[in-house]
Amino acid sequence: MSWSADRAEAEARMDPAHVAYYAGWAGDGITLRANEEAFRRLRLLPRVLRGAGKLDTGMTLLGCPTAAPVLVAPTAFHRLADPEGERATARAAAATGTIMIVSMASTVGIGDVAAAAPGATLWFQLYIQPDLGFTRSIVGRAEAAGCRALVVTVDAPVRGRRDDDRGFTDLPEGLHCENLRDGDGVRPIVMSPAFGWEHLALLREMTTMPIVIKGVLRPDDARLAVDHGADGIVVSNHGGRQLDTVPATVEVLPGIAQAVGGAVPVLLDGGVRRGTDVVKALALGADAVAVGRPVLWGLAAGGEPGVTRVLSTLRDELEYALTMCGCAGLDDIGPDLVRRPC
Ligand SMILES: Cc1cc2nc3c(=O)[nH]c(=O)nc-3n(C[C@H](O)[C@H](O)[C@H](O)COP(=O)(O)O)c2cc1C
Ligand SMILES: CCCCCCC(=O)C(=O)O
Repeated sequence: MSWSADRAEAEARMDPAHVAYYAGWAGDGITLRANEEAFRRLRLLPRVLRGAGKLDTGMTLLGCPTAAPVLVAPTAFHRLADPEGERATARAAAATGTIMIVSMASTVGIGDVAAAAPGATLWFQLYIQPDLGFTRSIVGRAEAAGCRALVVTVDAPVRGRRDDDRGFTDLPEGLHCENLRDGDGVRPIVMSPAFGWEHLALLREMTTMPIVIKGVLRPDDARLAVDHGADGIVVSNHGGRQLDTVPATVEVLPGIAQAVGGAVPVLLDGGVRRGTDVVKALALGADAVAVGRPVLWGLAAGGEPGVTRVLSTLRDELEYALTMCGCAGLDDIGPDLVRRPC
């Protein structure tokens, strides 16, 4: 089943407002479409007769082994798709040896996600909250749950304007952002434009987890992130959900990878749908990629087995594409494998 068949199945099963939220985009959806289109425009140039044997797609990222350079991107509210929500996604991630970045806006608390999937490698995504004491307590819960990295999303100084998300405002009865629990209540997530690079030092002091900055689109910002002590970068435009008309992530990737110069791992998300997209991103400088919507559609269409299928298929497709390109492993991927459009 392809991700588009999963989406069709999700549309048949889910509340239309929730489908629209998952699918949603900022503005006119120019960036949303650009992410996928930019991958489609790139062409692979396979090498032949390379004498390659069985290949291994495994690697280590920030000390975490992963079966393939494909992570689960942080996405909110998995219980809109399946009653088990993030528990199901985490079990599928564990079964496929995939790192899952759990959203701060998960509908299962990070401790319960970890308990439900003991073998999973979890990273935790954070929106810094203006109440820094509360931020510290959220980070503390992630650390206590055994999360291995903190992914700080920086492309949301305010929530994206999503004209088309058809009225989705509140979670249905019984669903909450469980990581925002505070005493008897649940606090709202606050987006704020007030944060600066200096907040990285404050986070560093809150945790021993490596800190990854998600939402970088410019080489100079990537360099600033490294200079301020980031341990990794995610080149991301939030799947076209924040500022419309920003470029496709794979277009800005080479410049960012060059600016970072191997100092820290560079990840990319946005529009990754096939194993060939993974090869293209790695050829243009990414160490790994993350996938957002396909995981949500797989979860809605088939629960935990649906997510397992999405993640295994991506890995199979990656192996296939690498073999077809004459690569013996990930280290064989270089810029020569991709022809960019004129
Ligand atoms: C429904 C949905 C919810 C998301 N929630 C979050 C979130 O809570 N935190 C975050 O940093 N990014 C969030 N994102 C953005 C993803 O992490 C990722 O950047 C994006 O989905 C990648 O694009 P793709 O969907 O084309 O793979 C969300 C994306 C979607 C589609
Ligand atoms: C008001 C809560 C929003 C949670 C963040 C989810 C998100 O990042 C998204 O793109 O949607």
